Amino acid sequence: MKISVIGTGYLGATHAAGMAELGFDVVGVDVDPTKIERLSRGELPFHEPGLPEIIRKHVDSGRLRFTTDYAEVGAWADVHFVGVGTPQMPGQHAADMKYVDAAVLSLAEHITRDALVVGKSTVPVGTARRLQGLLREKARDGVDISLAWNPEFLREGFAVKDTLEPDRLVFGVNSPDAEPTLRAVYAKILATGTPLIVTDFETAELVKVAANAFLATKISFINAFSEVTEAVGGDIRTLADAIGHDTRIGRRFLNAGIGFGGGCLPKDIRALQARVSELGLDRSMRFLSEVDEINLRRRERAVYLASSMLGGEVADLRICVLGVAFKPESDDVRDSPALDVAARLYEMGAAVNVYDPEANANAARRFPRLNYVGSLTEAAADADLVLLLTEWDEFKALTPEDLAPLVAHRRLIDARNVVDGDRFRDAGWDFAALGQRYP
Ligand SMILES: NC(=O)C1=CN([C@@H]2O[C@H](COP(=O)(O)OP(=O)(O)OC[C@H]3O[C@@H](n4cnc5c(N)ncnc54)[C@H](O)[C@@H]3O)[C@@H](O)[C@H]2O)C=CC1
Ligand SMILES: O=C(O)[C@H]1O[C@H](OP(=O)(O)OP(=O)(O)OC[C@H]2O[C@@H](n3ccc(=O)[nH]c3=O)[C@H](O)[C@@H]2O)[C@H](O)[C@@H](O)[C@@H]1O
Repeated sequence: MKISVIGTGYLGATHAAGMAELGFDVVGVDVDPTKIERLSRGELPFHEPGLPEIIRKHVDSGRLRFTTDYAEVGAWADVHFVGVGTPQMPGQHAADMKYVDAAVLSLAEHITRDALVVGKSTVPVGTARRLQGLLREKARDGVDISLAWNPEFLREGFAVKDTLEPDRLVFGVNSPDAEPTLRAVYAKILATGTPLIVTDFETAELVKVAANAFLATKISFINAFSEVTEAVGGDIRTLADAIGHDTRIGRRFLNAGIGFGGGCLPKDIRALQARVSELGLDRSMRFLSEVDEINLRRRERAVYLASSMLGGEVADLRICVLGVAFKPESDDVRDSPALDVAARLYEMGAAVNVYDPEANANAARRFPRLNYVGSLTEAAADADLVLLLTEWDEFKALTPEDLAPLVAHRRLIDARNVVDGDRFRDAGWDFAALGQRYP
């Protein structure tokens, strides 16, 4: 079976490599020629542990190719996965569907043999049914194009593992040939006992956004309790551990801090609210606006703590920011809480030194005015305050002894609850963490 993957970003590049790893001949397609050139040389244009090795291996073996040419794959592939972006529309909550629509229209125009198009992008419910109509209308005469929806649940930083060993597979189908074709594509993964849910289009689309909405809610749930422990005292980490022991609740995704960001959770909960609103069901997802607000208040709290620690005025003071990626093991700064906090402190007049092991370049493109440096040592030099914003291992391991010789003043805010605060306090540091009372 020959497979194309349309869109070679975080999702598409990983999926294309994963399909090659499963033994298929794969072509990745993108409208961005620079990305395609780099991928064709076996280079990955973003940071994802383990992925460069697989891409290089399969580019070298010839099993994985990349192109900007839809005509080439339209005449060649049996299955076309669509993994282009669905970002938030500027100034609105709704998802921008123009990339998905353009990709599907290009496929309709260029597919010259019977094929299955499989949507993987995260989309508003109702999209698959709409696209199926579009494909039927626009397909070339005599060419049969079916559609299926197969949402993706991979996490950045674990993308390879999540692709090859997913927790579950979901197939949204409404034509007889789609399920057997998808079963053949995923045969090796299904053979390991991976749960498979075969369902209709709408359920498949909703499973994806429901999963992300649940994860976002779980994070905002613990962060709402952070607001309480910050006021009355108590330890948010112990609280999370204690409720997490209840297997009905579970400890994962209860890490309190500056909240969730990235290219998915924030825009997905907003797009879901926009979609149910369109359907006249505003009330059913109204709680997600509270989830969003709790999340955004965490950033304000981090800025407030920084300002309080510096005596109410940050102007001209030197702040060391450790981490700007939206989470560790990623160079992604889309809707990054860390970059947002760093940028706000800059806007308030602080001199902000930033060090992230992988995300400096992406952050500099989005917010060029911060002072990006290549090491923790440079970032912390003469700092009046250190802010730990993304929990890279390098930062989690920090001790007062590491930092004290570098900084001008011993002040640390742990916005991810990852260091031992008592150790810093005992060493004479002014220390604050999100979810803990300060001072
Ligand atoms: N990043 C992630 O971890 C995950 C993302 N998703 C979903 O997957 C989708 C893609 O997300 P990312 O990969 O993060 O986005 P991305 O922005 O990294 O990649 C999208 C790619 O699509 C390309 N593209 C745009 N229009 C195109 C067209 N007409 N034809 C061919 N290529 C085109 C862009 O040039 C870009 O390379 C989104 O719907 C997202 O919600 C789902 C699960 C995980
Ligand atoms: O739809 C998507 O694109 C993906 O979105 C998330 O994956 P991802 O955005 O890569 O990252 P997560 O690990 O979910 O983290 C999201 C954000 O939540 C934050 N987070 C996570 C966990 C936690 O306990 N606390 C917390 O603040 C992280 O720092 C990060 O900013 C989901 O976990 C994936 O299943 C999904 O496929």
